[in-house]
Amino acid sequence: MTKIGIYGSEGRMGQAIRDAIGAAGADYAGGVDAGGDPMALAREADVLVDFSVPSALVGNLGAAVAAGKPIVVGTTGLSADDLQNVDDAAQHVAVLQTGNTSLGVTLLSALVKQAAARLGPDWDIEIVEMHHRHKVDAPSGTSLLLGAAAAEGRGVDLATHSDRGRDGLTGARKEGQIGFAALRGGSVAGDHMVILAGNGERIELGHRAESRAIFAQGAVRAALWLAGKPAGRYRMADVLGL
Ligand SMILES: NC(=O)C1=CN([C@@H]2O[C@H](COP(=O)(O)OP(=O)(O)OC[C@H]3O[C@@H](n4cnc5c(N)ncnc54)[C@H](OP(=O)(O)O)[C@@H]3O)[C@@H](O)[C@H]2O)C=CC1
Ligand SMILES: O=C(O)C1=N[C@H](C(=O)O)C[C@H](O)C1
Repeated sequence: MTKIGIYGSEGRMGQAIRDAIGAAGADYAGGVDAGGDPMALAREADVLVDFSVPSALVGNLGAAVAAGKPIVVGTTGLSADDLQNVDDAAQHVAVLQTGNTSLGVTLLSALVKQAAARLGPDWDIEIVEMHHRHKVDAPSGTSLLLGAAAAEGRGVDLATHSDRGRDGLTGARKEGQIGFAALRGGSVAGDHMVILAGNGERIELGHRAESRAIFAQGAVRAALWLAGKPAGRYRMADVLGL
């Protein structure tokens, strides 16, 4: 049986992933949290999943590479340097990095890309999310993933076409920008809405996670799929055949 190791094992996602490992009939290789040894876990596991904090990423990727083990990176709030480190690690081992491991969001991102490609630039794109009160990063990894899908559909670079955190006398909406808004409160597992606003009509493409179980099941499915794959950067769409 495939042994899955978890970085961030005592966190909300870590606990949900442990449940999902059991339900999938896989083995739990152990976990690491703050102050733990990422290398010892990498040696023990067949495949690793990281749902921890951005500051742990370099060490976790380094351990995966040194031990030659595939890794699923689900941690969000990653910087451009972090993403470069993910690319570098993927030269040596199989790596799947995503802001959302659910089936629904993976399909939603394909729909958003298609809608953005088909509608003209006079359709404004806004992404609204709501998460529980404990979430520490904004926009969510999912919002950024959906924004990247919209930007790809439009053939533009998200980094130069984003409007994040409007406040005060902002002026009129900048043409062609993809807007982001983040709400925080209560126990919401994760709601996302992509609004395409035209003149006189609106399209709303959304997803609501009813619990963390969908992310955990997706993470385990991705880990089992990734085990034994050659070095490279993989996507949830590859896992799910979408
Ligand atoms: N891609 C996806 O589908 C999803 C991604 N996420 C993302 O997963 C991440 C975790 O979310 P969540 O479980 O809610 O957060 P939590 O804060 O509940 O858990 C984070 C865990 O990481 C641990 N941790 C801290 N430092 C390290 C370290 N150096 N090495 C290993 N572990 C460490 C923490 O341990 P300690 O408490 O000891 O500090 C804690 O157990 C977030 O970035 C979140 O956005 C969440 C849901 C779905
Ligand atoms: O922190 C969370 O809880 C979640 N994080 C991911 C994100 O940033 O998009 C995925 C999901 O929405 C829950």
